[in-house]
Amino acid sequence: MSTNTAPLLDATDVVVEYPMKGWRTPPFRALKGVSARIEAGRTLGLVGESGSGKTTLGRAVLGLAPVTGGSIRFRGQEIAHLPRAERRALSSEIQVVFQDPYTSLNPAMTVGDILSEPLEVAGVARVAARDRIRELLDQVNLPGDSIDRLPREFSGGQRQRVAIARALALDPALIVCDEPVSALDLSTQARVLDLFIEIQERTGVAYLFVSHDLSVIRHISHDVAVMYRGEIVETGDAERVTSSPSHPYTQRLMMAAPVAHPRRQALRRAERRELLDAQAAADVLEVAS
Ligand SMILES: Nc1ncnc2c1ncn2[C@@H]1O[C@H](COP(=O)(O)OP(=O)(O)OP(=O)(O)O)[C@@H](O)[C@H]1O
Repeated sequence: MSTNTAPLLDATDVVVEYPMKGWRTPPFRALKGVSARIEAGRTLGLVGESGSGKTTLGRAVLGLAPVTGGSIRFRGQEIAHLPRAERRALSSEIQVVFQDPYTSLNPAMTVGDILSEPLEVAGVARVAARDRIRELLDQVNLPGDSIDRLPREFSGGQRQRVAIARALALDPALIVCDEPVSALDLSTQARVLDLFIEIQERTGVAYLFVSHDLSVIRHISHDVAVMYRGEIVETGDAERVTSSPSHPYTQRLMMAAPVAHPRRQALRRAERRELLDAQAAADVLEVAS
């Protein structure tokens, strides 16, 4: 294949086996040969019931799961078994946003410190880091004075904005988003999803977006992969998979959770900007109250 057409991320026949306690117990095969691709600037939504292996695939991409077979290529380079130093170097390219904004931020650090950490590690000079932090806060629609505040002073949605800003700090090409809105209430979910889309349109970042919720997946994704018991049973264009699924498991998932909003491509950038500004104003009021 020509390198021009190589996807950003290309996972082929990935197998993950978790070792089990007891020397006679065989390892548990959480991924049974999973293949998935993500192009630059696109979102692949991974959906499936609890235990189907979604988080495990995200962790495999992050180098955090025991990959025992297959390959994971990032920009054409094999990354499934990178030595620690090389994996660390890759962290400016591949970032993560976790599910729980209450535990993923250090409660003792100010937002400024949380955001400066990755910049410091990457050797960004202090003054440049300060400017970058202001830019990041602006990108996620948090007020500039958030810098001196602690996570406990923010709502769940605002904390997730801080986590997103931290993931964006080094301008990554790919963010693994592991159920990043499932701890949030419905209206906050929609705002944070729109923020993810807005950021993608502005920066060209790609997402591997994990969720058990088909309506969330439909809202955010260009492409969808449906996981069931460690395998991908259906994959394709998000609109197609979520409106006329061909696999019986996807059909069952859909019946369990009828989906609403397709990805809001129709919303013009200016309209979304206006919406986000209004939402940010509402968030500022929420902080103040
Ligand atoms: N560290 C581990 N050791 C052993 N088994 C594990 C480990 N992590 C995950 N598993 C198992 O692997 C399977 C897939 O788990 P995974 O967390 O990837 O599923 P998931 O689809 O993300 O589900 P959820 O939405 O509940 O997190 C599950 O059966 C789980 O129990």
